[in-house]
Parts: sequence; C-alpha cells; structure tokens
Amino acid sequence: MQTLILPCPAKINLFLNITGRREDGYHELQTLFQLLDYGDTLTLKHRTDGELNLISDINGVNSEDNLVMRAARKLQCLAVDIPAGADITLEKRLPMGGGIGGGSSDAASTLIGLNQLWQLGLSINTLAEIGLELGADVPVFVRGRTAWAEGIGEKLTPIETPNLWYVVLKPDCHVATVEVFSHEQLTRHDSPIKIATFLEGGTGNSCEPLVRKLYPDIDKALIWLEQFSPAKLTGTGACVFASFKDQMTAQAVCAQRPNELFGFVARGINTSPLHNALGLL
Ligand SMILES: C[C@](O)(CO)[C@H](O)COP(=O)(O)OP(=O)(O)OC[C@H]1O[C@@H](n2ccc(N)nc2=O)[C@H](O)[C@@H]1O
Ligand SMILES: Nc1ncnc2c1ncn2[C@@H]1O[C@H](COP(=O)(O)OP(=O)(O)OP(=O)(O)O)[C@@H](O)[C@H]1O
Repeated sequence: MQTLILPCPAKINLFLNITGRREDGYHELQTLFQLLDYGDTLTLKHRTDGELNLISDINGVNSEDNLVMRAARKLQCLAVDIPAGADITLEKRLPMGGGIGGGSSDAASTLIGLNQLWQLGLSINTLAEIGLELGADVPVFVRGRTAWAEGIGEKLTPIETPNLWYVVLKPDCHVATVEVFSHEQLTRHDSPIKIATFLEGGTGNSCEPLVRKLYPDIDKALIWLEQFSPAKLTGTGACVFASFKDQMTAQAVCAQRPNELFGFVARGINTSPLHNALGLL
C-alpha cells in the first residue's frame, strides 16, 4: 500500500497592505508570502476500503474540522473511479493561530498528496481553486513558490527573495484572524504599492498597530526582537519575525529569547520542500 510522507512548510508575510474590503467581508490585500524550511509533517497511507481516518488529533480541533480532513473530504468527492481512503497522521510543529499558515499548509499538502495517491490527475490550478475554498492562504502552499500576492491572497506572482534566516517568535497568545479583520479600528485603505517599491525598502504590516494594541504580549515580543534586527508581525499574528544574514546569528538571538516566547529559526526558501519532494517544480 502506498504511503507519502510530506512536508507542510510555514510562511511569513514580509509585508501586508490592506487595500480594500469586498462585499463578502473579505479584504483585498497585497503581501509577500515568504516560504520557510520549517513546518509540520503529514503522512498519507492509502486505504482501499474508502475510509478516511485522521489518526493524530490536535488539541481543541475536532477531527472533521481539521483543515486536513476538510481538504481530504473535498477531494474524496471527486474520486469516483477508485476507493479513495487514507489513514492520515499529522505531526504538528507550527503553533496554531500564529499567522504562519500552519493549517493552510497542512491542507495544501493534503490536496497535493491525495491527488497523487488517488491518481486523480487534477491540475495545480484546480487544486489551488479547491484550496481557496478552505482559506485565503491555501493557494500559495498549493503553488509552492515564495510569491507576491494580491486579491485576497490568491493572485500570486512567484518572486525570488534573498537567502536569509529568520527568527520567528510566538508569545503565549492566540490571535483570531477574523477578530482582527472585523475590527473597526483596522486600517483598510492602504495605497497599493508596486513590487519594486517593496524591494526598495518595503513597508510594514497594516494589522500591526491594532494587534500591538489588542495584544500587549505581541507588542513586548516585537520590542524585544527589535534590539537585534527590524521586527514585524506576520499575518494577523501572533508570531513576529526578524531576518538575519546567517544561521548562527539567528540561532544566537533565538536562544536568548525570554522564557515566555516559543521560537524557531528557519531559512527563507523560494520553492516548497513539498514540491521539491514530489518533483512538481
Ligand atoms: C492574514 C493572512 O494570514 C495573510 O497571509 C491571511 O490573509 C489569512 O488567511 P487565512 O487564515 O487562510 O484566512 P481564512 O481562513 O480564509 O479567513 C479567516 C477570516 O479572515 C478574514 N479574511 C481573511 C483573508 C482576507 N484576505 N480577508 C479577510 O477578511 C475573514 O474574516 C475570514 O473569515
Ligand atoms: N491542521 C490544522 N492546523 C492548525 N490549525 C487548524 C488545523 N485545522 C484546523 N485548524 C484551525 O484553524 C485555526 C487557525 O490555524 P492556523 O495555525 O492555520 O492559523 P494561522 O497560522 O493564523 O493561519 P494564517 O496565517 O493562514 O492566518 C486554528 O486555531 C484551528 O482552530
């Protein structure tokens, strides 16, 4: 029976501009999704009896609500010719609600992996469309390239970023993306910028002033990290990050973080290890 062991890399948003709000409540944004070589691991084992089981549960999330199962169910509906079942194991490393796309990346690896395991023959474009129904951050992981993004995060232009190391820190709090996006004090009318403007010096994260105010622990983490290198919020938080030219410096900074901060060091990468493993790029 075939088994796939797949990486689910994290992302950080190197900047985040909110340029408007659509009628359905979703926000138009501009961001740069930087993929990281750090993430969860997903194991998919084909079952020929058509049953889908998520073997490893994650705290506080019902099995059927897990983005992995939601992604698997979507593909199962499209598998008419074969008994599409799987035993799924998810090894979580990425903190939940961190703004580093853990659930979205898990979902993307599930879509890509089951498409292969069940030999569905769906294109990356189709998988990205299915992924978008699960979350705005899923398509970038399905496409597997560090990318400039517009729309609600699904209009992607691959971009090569410099080879940098990132320290990512998470204070002991959980930010609900929906709370930040529905907050009356969120800045929603940034002027759109061009890729070149970002590359010349970048801009910040429009959610950051509000999130710093709502979550003092995130504010504290940013102040701490700023001592070493310019620090930013990723997505709507709760993680913050800063870049370093070499791994040793990044590791030295991460090692001296205050006890209350979870942290890791990761290399910024231009292509996803998932796509590299499956020969998709
Ligand atoms: C902030 C980012 O992390 C940047 O990468 C993402 O845009 C969020 O992506 P995500 O977690 O996959 O978001 P979803 O699960 O699709 O949406 C969660 C909630 O965030 C809000 N949301 C999300 C993305 C977006 N472009 N506009 C929004 O207003 C919506 O209220 C939505 O109900
Ligand atoms: N496989 C999964 N991993 C993590 N969270 C999941 C998963 N499946 C469902 N969830 C739910 O999704 C919520 C958001 O999780 P996730 O870790 O993707 O947040 P995030 O890093 O803030 O994502 P993003 O950057 O895409 O906004 C969790 O609080 C949890 O309730």
